[in-house]
Amino acid sequence: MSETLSLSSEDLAFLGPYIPPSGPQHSQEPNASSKLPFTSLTYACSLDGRISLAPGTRTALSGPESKSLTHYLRLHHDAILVGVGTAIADNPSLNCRYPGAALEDQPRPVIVDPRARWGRDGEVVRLVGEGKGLEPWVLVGKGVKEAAGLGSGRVEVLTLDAAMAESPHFAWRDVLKSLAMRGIRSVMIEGGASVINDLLANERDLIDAVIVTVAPTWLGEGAVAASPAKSVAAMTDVKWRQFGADAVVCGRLPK
Ligand SMILES: NC(=O)c1ccc[n+]([C@@H]2O[C@H](COP(=O)([O-])OP(=O)(O)OC[C@H]3O[C@@H](n4cnc5c(N)ncnc54)[C@H](O)[C@@H]3O)[C@@H](O)[C@H]2O)c1
Ligand SMILES: Nc1nc(=O)c(N)c(NC[C@H](O)[C@H](O)[C@H](O)COP(=O)(O)O)[nH]1
Repeated sequence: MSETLSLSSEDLAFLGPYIPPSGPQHSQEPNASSKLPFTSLTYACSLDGRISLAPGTRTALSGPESKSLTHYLRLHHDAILVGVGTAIADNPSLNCRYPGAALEDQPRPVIVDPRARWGRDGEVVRLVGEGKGLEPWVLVGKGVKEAAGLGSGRVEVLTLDAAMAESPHFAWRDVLKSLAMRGIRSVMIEGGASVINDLLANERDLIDAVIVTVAPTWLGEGAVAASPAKSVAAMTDVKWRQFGADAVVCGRLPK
């Protein structure tokens, strides 16, 4: 299942303080805990803070070394979470391809999709069939009738109450609580822009670690930005390290 390089012992020492406390965790028992999972926010951006060239497109920013970092982090989390915008734009695999990762090491893919927009024939589902990843959980708003077709086969639909403003919105605490109740003790939130920006602007308290890859390029004005609607106090506990051509910054958000 490996497609990535192994990280050096220095890389692992650098990352150590920011990964979930008890390392790989795979006992995904229902009702396991009411405690919120250890939550990491991680993404890659350009020097102008952009995460993809245009809305709805997939843009590779991480080089091979920082891609390995992402897969190492996936190995150390119980779940990976993305918004449906990312699931549709990127058609991601959402599995762990770090050297030595087996099926029992795979994180649970979680797609936040209040209106059940995501199709079920994507890459993440193909990999389930090939034994290279776990069935994704799709978080859908309660009573959304489009969800009916999603549950069959290799996808599990979880329903959650959504606040209805312009668009349905889950409280992030409820999202994390529902994952904890299903035995998830650590979750790596990978994006996309609306997820990152919402969490940074409004839900800093829920984030335990931030790991951002900065690629030495500029995507320009039309690109999608990781930029919260309001300013966020500087991170604490900050460390930087170079992974190939990319810089990786790790830190915590002041509570
Ligand atoms: N460089 C990176 O690290 C990286 C990572 C992930 C995604 N991306 C890019 O980001 C772009 C996608 O970003 P985006 O903002 O369009 O989509 P997104 O992935 O943030 O998904 C947005 C959708 O998710 C749902 N959602 C998000 N938060 C919710 C909440 N609290 N409650 C209910 N529903 C919620 C809503 O349906 C919303 O429309 C793509 O171009 C993708 O390639 C880049
Ligand atoms: N670390 C990182 N570097 C990037 O250059 C990039 N584009 C993403 N994007 C994150 C997003 O979640 C993507 O959808 C998955 O990185 C794709 O995941 P797969 O490799 O298909 O499993 N993440």
